[in-house]
Amino acid sequence: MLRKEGEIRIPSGCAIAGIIDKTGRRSINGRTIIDAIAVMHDRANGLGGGFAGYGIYPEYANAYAFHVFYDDLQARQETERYFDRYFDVANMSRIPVKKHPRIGDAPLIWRYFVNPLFNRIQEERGEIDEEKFIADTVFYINTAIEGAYIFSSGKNMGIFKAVGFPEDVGEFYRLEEYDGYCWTAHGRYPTNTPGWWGGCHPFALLDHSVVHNGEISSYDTNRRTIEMFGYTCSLLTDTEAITYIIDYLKRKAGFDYEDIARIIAAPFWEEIERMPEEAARRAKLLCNTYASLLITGPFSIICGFNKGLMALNDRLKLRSMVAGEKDDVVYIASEESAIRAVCPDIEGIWAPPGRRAHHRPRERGGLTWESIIYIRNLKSTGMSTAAFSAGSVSANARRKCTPWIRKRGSCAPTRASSWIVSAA
Ligand SMILES: NC(=O)CC[C@H](N)C(=O)O
Repeated sequence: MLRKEGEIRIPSGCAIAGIIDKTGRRSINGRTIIDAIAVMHDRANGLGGGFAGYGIYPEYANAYAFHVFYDDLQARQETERYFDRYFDVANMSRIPVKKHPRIGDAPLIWRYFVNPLFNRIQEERGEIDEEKFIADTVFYINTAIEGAYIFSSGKNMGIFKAVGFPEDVGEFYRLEEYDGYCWTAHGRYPTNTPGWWGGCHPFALLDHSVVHNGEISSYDTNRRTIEMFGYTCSLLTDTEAITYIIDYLKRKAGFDYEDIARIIAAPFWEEIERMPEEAARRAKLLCNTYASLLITGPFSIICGFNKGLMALNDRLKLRSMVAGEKDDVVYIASEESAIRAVCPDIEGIWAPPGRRAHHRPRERGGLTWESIIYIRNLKSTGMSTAAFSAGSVSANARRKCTPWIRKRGSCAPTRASSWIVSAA
């Protein structure tokens, strides 16, 4: 019997994975992360797969790498006129892909390594903050140029995503040709939003990237708040808002990742009451000041950034996430099987209990980073499946995205448990 939309439930839909070599050596080939995410095939439904690779562009390490989807040549020409005006384009090309039987309807996919023309930007735009100008460029292109989307904008990192199962997406983008020190991956089972190329994970701005399993029941509040700070959500997936919240809290508000975790997965009030006075005062301040950036609903996310990863769970650990470590490499995934697939002799897999922050100190001299694992359990406000209603998306975003949106069924209210890891 044909089961209709709403009668089919994928209990834990979406898979996330992350691998980081804490020494910064580019020791992880793209094939490894494909092999890890492929094990969790059944958590996705073919409506999205994607990867973020860090350290993959050493030859252009100081340039911003823009990855762009275009609907047509006109969108490309208009975007390139903008790039030519404000950037020295050190290199531009189509992103190498290979024909894949299960990846279709591809937009034009281009990559640009660019250096901002500081004097012109200052004279014409009055802007002296380079990162702000890059972020403004992303929002300008994504909202003002019909059919153009910058989906990756960091230095020495890149996002690769498409509609399809993640292992097919990885092969489509020939990820075995890239080596990095860190990778994240996502297999998507969309909740209430369309499965289209721009809406696949990871979502990224500058060097931050986010993969997410879950559903944000506070999406509208979070989106409205972040849009007040100059961000425009145009990609039709709740996860986009998480990415901008993290960028805002880090780049503009100046918080470290530990405080960012405290804001988006804040401790319970009962927990705060039991804290020492100074810690409680600070926790209350963060909760009250940034109440509208608290993310409610079940989630596990992995946030990549230059030189690190942060992994974070909702406060009730409603989505699965485990981690393991072997030598200098940290592995994180929705399921242990994904870690064992690429590191069979992993030492100690752990699924930390909720409401505790786990710190992994610097291990030995010479290491530049610290690996930190946080667990935050989020008080769920209910498993609303309608948290992200069609009406919550701006008319402009809807108009721009319509041609790409796959009309196939795309909703998967999910239940599970999970958490986050970060190395800073
Ligand atoms: N099933 C999920 O975890 C979905 C994640 C996210 N809400 C999306 O729609 O892509």
